[in-house]
Amino acid sequence: MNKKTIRDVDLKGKKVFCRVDFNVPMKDGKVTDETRIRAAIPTINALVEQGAKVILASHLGRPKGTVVEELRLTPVAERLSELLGKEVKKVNEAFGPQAEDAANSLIEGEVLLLENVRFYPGEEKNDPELAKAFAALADVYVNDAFGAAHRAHASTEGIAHHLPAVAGLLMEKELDVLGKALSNPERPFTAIIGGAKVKDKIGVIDNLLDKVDNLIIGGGLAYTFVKALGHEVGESLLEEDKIDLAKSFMEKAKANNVNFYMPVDVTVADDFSNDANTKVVAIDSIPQDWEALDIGPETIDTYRKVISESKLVIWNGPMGVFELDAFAKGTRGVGEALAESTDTYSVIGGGDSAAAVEKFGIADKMSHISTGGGASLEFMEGKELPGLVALNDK
Ligand SMILES: Nc1ncnc2c1ncn2[C@@H]1O[C@H](COP(=O)(O)OP(=O)(O)O)[C@@H](O)[C@H]1O
Ligand SMILES: O=C(OP(=O)(O)O)[C@H](O)COP(=O)(O)O
Repeated sequence: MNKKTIRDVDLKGKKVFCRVDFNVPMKDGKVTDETRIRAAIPTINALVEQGAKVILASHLGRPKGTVVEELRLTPVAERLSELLGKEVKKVNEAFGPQAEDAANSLIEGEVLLLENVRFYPGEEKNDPELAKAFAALADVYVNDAFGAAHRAHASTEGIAHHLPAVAGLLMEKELDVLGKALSNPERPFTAIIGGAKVKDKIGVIDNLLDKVDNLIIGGGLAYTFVKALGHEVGESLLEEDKIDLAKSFMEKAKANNVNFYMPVDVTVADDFSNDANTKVVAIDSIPQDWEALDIGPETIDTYRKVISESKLVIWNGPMGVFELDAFAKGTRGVGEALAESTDTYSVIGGGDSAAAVEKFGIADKMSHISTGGGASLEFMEGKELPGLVALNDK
């Protein structure tokens, strides 16, 4: 990496605005997967050891520029404090008088967590005034939020223009591992794309079709493709305006000799809950008023076989609503196939995919669990990550 890191600057006694990605799954005010918090700890510890005054900032969810009580970072501060074994102070704003007081009263080695930066409309707009306000809190900017590096926001990009700006250790490690896996990929090279962020992810498929041997589609993303094939999808997740794009990808796959795998059967439910009535149906028989929430057993078998024969697999996005046990089989099946294929280098991307392998107890069997879903995909596509580009060159 040609960017400066925290090893290249003297941080003793400096106030450091460190952008992390603490966008973690939460339920009833508790963090349900702490992968991203743990991943930031080496950088936080390194800053503490260097005698920096550590000011952490993150987004959580998509509050769209207003305060959403359930998306405050207070539970994250509590969990981080337990993991670090030291106090983590917390303020209820991300800039302004309260945040300044808290930042100015830090002593060397102390850690402060600011409030959710997405409570402010200027964050996602990359408003220069907000970027300046963040910068006013600190002497140095560190970006360790690999998972948000594909976003050009005030706390990931704008701020870097106002302070000395360097990468954290997680950012460095992610780029190193992903870069090595992709520079000369071992083949067969398989990409598995699922999850629910259809709009975000469908575009990357285009580029992946130039690189991979096999492309496997699952999760909520699949039903736009199912519709593109002319089948009804009932109440399943669907992006109407991406149907033509999905069609063009299937044609491109053919032209590029990429094996394109879609579900042949699915588990459908009459309600989005564990207690719903469910049944397995063929992909061309999703009943009206039912929604497909997982891939079916025949599909799982095929996907497992493709995985076991691959040398490099990148996996982004669960195959179904794995948070509900009734719809976790597909995601578990894919995860287990990767865990069993010891010859396969597996790169897992995305908060929810990471949470899934953690939930199934197979996280330690994966070659690399990336903290970024969209970010790792964009990096692997060869796109520039704004949060990285803005940092100081070596
Ligand atoms: N068939 C489906 N219908 C609705 N939601 C789904 C479906 N399959 C997966 N999901 C949801 O997708 C979410 C994860 O999507 P996404 O954020 O794109 O993945 P990641 O965080 O791994 O990048 C999970 O919460 C999961 O419940
Ligand atoms: O969870 C994230 O992305 P991911 O789901 O693609 O891994 C990052 O925290 C970025 O969040 P965003 O997609 O709301 O900008």
